[in-house]
Amino acid sequence: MSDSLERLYLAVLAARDLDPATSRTARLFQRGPAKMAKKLAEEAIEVVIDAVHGDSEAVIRESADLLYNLTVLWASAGVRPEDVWREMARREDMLGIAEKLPKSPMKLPKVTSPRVAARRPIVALEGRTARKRH
Ligand SMILES: N=c1c2ncn([C@@H]3O[C@H](COP(=O)(O)OP(=O)(O)OP(=O)(O)O)[C@@H](O)[C@H]3O)c2ncn1[C@@H]1O[C@H](COP(=O)(O)O)[C@@H](O)[C@H]1O
Repeated sequence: MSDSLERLYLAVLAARDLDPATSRTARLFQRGPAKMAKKLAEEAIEVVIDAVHGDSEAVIRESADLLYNLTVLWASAGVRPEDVWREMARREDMLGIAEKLPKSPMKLPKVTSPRVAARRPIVALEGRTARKRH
């Protein structure tokens, strides 16, 4: 999925300077971040409504629109997809250092990848979860 989003992001950057009369993306850039944010919020609501109605096909379509509008907003805000992937990887690596103890006992992730296998076991210490010290 990240490849698709990265290709879309590059396409959005390329469309930024096209004619707003023929390019939706160029039109969104012309109208600015507030319009981009409004479209993104609209798409998010459309996904929510379709999901509540159990219309998975519509959720798929609206999710594609949502991701498109998100990449436009990223481009406008100077955010690159790799910036977001890096933050997601940081959070994944920090899984054992819970900012807030989970409400239910934390289920340890199945060891599936070298990254997870490299993680130190997670143990609860006096009400906080921290990585086991070797
Ligand atoms: N990936 C997309 C993409 N996904 C969704 N959309 C459009 O975003 C809109 C979202 O749906 P909405 O119902 O909110 O929009 P609408 O109600 O039809 O029209 P508005 O109310 O927004 O005016 C739809 O019109 C979609 O066609 C997209 N428009 C463009 N792209 C890509 O963006 C790049 C630049 O394309 P242009 O913007 O056409 O130059 C190309 O790679 C395109 O493939």
